[in-house]
Amino acid sequence: MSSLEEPLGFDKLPNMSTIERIQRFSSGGCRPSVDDVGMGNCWIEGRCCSTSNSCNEQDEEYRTEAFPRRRHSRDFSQGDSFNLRTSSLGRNRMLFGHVCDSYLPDHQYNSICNVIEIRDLTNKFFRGIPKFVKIVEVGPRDGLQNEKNIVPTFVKVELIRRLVSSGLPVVEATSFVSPKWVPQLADARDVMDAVRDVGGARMPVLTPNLKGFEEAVAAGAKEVAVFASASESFSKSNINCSIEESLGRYRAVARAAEELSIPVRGYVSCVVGCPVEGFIPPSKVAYVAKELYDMGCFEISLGDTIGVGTPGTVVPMLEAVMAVVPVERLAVHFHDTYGQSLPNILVSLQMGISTVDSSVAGLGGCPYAKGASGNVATEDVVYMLNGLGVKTNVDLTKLMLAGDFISKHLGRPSGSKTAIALSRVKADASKI
Ligand SMILES: CC(C)(COP(=O)([O-])OP(=O)([O-])OC[C@H]1O[C@@H](n2cnc3c(N)ncnc32)[C@H](O)[C@@H]1OP(=O)([O-])[O-])[C@@H](O)C(=O)NCCC(=O)NCCSC(=O)C[C@@](C)(O)CC(=O)[O-]
Repeated sequence: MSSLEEPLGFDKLPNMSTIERIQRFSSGGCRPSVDDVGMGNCWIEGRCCSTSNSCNEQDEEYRTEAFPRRRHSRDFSQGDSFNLRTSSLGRNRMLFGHVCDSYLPDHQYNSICNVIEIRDLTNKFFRGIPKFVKIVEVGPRDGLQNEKNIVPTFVKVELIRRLVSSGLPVVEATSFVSPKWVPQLADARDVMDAVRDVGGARMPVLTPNLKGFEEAVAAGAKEVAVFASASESFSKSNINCSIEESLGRYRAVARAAEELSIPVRGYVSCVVGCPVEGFIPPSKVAYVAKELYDMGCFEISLGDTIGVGTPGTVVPMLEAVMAVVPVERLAVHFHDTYGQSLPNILVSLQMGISTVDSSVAGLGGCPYAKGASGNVATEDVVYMLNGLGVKTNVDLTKLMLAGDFISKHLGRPSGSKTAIALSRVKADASKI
């Protein structure tokens, strides 16, 4: 693929096993009959097995499935009611809809089988989703680096202050890269100077080499991030060296950081597609992620730099990376070129990932990835997570004010659908 016109799809995948398994799971592959219910039995593709997952040779495959099954210990007796989907988890949860054949006026379904199927489906859907998601706000760095007009330092600083005060735990502040390559962030030292007194959030900065690392530390950075690529072409255009050369530089940065007890985050960009090379095999992503992990990066952020991924390509990529890096060390970083970020985040959460990068007002785009649009908007991510009942500690109203502030400065509407929608309603966003 050498253009952004075609989303990467199933046909580009070398191995469909994960997708097939997920499809089987999400299409009611485990279907208890009325007779099975009391015995805790279910059917998997026509074969009877118990919910202890110990019935047959297929069992091993399912045990390692990314959506592990949960036992049903409740007694589904006649009359057990299934409330329409307005219950416990989220404030903006929608009705699930009329899936059963029929239901009684008191909202009791008359088909136990369907009730159980739906509950089973619901459980499968929500079970992997973490209770808390750490949002890494990348707006001041990834969001602004591509802006043609130089944003004054005081505006960047005010943006960072507002983002921190909204409760975001991590706000990536700037980059210590060559000002010839990224003129917008040439004021990195001044930005860091001005946010020294800002407490309550970590403020990592990007460092492409030892020179950048040393300058960042001198400017007061307490955390840094290195950024490799899974695409050889993108590595060349972004940091002017091969993947292996970049890993060599990052090992030097990691060693220097370790001596100063400075945590290093690692990025892998182009994790599903590259503007030059097209589809990037998951094994390449896994290789780079593992190298970063082995050199001491405490967290690896997987970046769909040009936003071409769909759940169809993101899931196998994550599966490959999760085989070599613990899931709790992974973050996802989606650009929204095709509007696929939220579904991609959702499947990432279902696979156990609990760190998500995003950018206020959907700012962003990479100077070396033509056609790439902004990052997924933080407001949209928070809104979805609120709806799922997942905690973030982010105050959506304050976040929207930060988005409004920077959008006004840039002279264009917010790239967040949530921000636009909520700005039209009079309700307090945090209560929706
Ligand atoms: C890596 C380099 C520096 C190599 O750049 P180079 O030109 O190959 O470096 P060089 O070693 O030949 O040096 C050239 C000049 O740059 C200077 N230099 C060298 N290093 C630094 C430094 N750290 N800070 C400031 N100056 C530096 C160096 O001192 C020298 O100055 P001169 O002698 O000509 O006056 C350059 O290519 C660069 O800065 N690239 C950064 C590009 C960038 O920031 N891209 C956006 C990142 S976004 C991304 O990667 C994706 C991500 C993370 O967001 C995830 C996703 O979205 O998927």
